[in-house]
Amino acid sequence: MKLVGLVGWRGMVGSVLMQRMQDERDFDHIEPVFFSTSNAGGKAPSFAKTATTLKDANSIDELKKCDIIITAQGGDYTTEIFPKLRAAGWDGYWIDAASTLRMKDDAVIVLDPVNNDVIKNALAKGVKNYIGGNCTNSILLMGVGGLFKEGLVEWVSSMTYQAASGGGANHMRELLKGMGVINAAVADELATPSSAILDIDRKVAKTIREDVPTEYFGAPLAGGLIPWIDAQLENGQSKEEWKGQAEVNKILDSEKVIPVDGLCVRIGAMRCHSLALTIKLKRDLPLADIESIIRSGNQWVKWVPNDRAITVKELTPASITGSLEIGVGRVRKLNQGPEYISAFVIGDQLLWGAAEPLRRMLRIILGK
Ligand SMILES: NC(=O)C1=CN([C@@H]2O[C@H](COP(=O)(O)OP(=O)(O)OC[C@H]3O[C@@H](n4cnc5c(N)ncnc54)[C@H](OP(=O)(O)O)[C@@H]3O)[C@@H](O)[C@H]2O)C=CC1
Ligand SMILES: N[C@@H](CC(=O)OP(=O)(O)O)C(=O)O
Repeated sequence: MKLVGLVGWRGMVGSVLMQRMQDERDFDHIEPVFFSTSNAGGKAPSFAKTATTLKDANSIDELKKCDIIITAQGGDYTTEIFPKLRAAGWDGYWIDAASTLRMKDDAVIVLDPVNNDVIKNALAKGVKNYIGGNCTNSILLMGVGGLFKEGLVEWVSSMTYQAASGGGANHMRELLKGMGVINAAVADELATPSSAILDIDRKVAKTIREDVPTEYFGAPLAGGLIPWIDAQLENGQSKEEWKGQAEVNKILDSEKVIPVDGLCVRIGAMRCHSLALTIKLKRDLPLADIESIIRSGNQWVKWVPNDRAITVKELTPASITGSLEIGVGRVRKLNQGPEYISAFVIGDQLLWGAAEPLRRMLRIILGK
């Protein structure tokens, strides 16, 4: 059995990955070795097949013993360890959640329900680095990948609504703390039905400005939104926005660049990212054909008819969170013309957006 090193397994993405690997019995097919950057020599987790100790995730000698390494430890770890490991002659497969290596020529961005052919070609050519995509882009392509596969997309405008989990565990906590602070500020008024709503609103606005914690997000998220995610680039895009076109086209291995752009916005959802898309199709197609092409993209597409009652029940974080389904709805023709359609895509960003493509890549390498 292949020796598979697991780094970053107890972090937020890593924990979701470990759960999925247990659910799908991936451990039946590997000999796992658990690593830690902080607790080498400590006990490996209870789901390890045999009672073992944690290896030092900074030890090139220990890492070198693995046939395959999966890491969700983060970009700093990849930046430091990966080059040293390769320089030491390690020729194993590196599967990574971090963005560090995504755009490198010797790396493939993995999302096999969408780019299985690209992955298979790369494996045949001996490529050894397989990197999970940015969560927003993976969800976009899991949702409307069928349209791309059919070569129907001229361009996409992608306006996002991204959950707190994209920042990490501390960001999720900060969102919840902020919600509590706001609620506490007007708890008495809320308990009094006759209290004036504009008085409540004034108090809430003051609380959001002055008391909601901002340590991690840098601005109050609870009761609001933040229209910027990740670093600022010179061209006015945020780095998250830049990733849209760069990664989507790399995942698809497009011959001609398909323009993908729009604004990325952080909202107060816990772990579901959503995207409001405007898609310019290359030709006018009946809505029924568009529906069947989107549905045929992959088995996880959850088609939601453009109907108010169904949409507000099925196309929401409350409905999608914790599941592998990718909701696709609000699909209709726009006033701009018959080739212009809207779509709202929503997915759990810790599953398809982070953990799931990694464990599926492991299975592809193992041929199981
Ligand atoms: N968050 C997201 O939505 C996405 C993240 N990614 C990538 O995945 C990487 C990891 O992200 P994320 O999982 O959010 O990072 P976390 O901060 O949750 O975990 C990273 C590491 O922090 C260490 N750690 C320190 N304290 C704790 C603690 N109390 N509980 C758990 N772990 C702790 C662990 O390393 P150790 O056991 O060695 O101490 C862990 O592996 C990111 O840097 C990014 O590159 C990719 C896609 C989406
Ligand atoms: N930047 C994403 C999460 C993430 O980790 O993205 P990436 O894997 O591209 O660094 C978000 O904040 O929602």
